[in-house]
Amino acid sequence: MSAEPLSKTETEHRLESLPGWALEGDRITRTYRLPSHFAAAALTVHIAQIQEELNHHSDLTLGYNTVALSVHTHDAGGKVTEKDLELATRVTAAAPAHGAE
Ligand SMILES: C[C@H](O)[C@H](O)[C@H]1CNC2=NC(N)=NC(=O)C2=N1
Repeated sequence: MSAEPLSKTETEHRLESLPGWALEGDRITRTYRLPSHFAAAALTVHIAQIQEELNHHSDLTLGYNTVALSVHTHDAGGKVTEKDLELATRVTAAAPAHGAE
């Protein structure tokens, strides 16, 4: 998968298909709200599994009942690449089963 930086325009266009995700500076971000702290912790572990599978890792923050992700590609100078969008796509698919909004 390409680790070439994507333009701001292209990134914003691709995020239209990823509800709740946003471009903040050179990172894509998303905060999920969960029905409980334990559900948030479980989603965090699931995301960690996905990140290990992809070998692509976000800054992942567990709150009381929230999980926040912030990610860009270090190997591309801290810019957004297809790898970040792939991670966002996988997490977007996994989150609803945890009761995430
Ligand atoms: C050596 C290892 O494959 C690399 O450091 C991987 C690990 N996880 C990563 N995560 C992110 N967000 N960007 C990277 O460039 C990256 N590279």
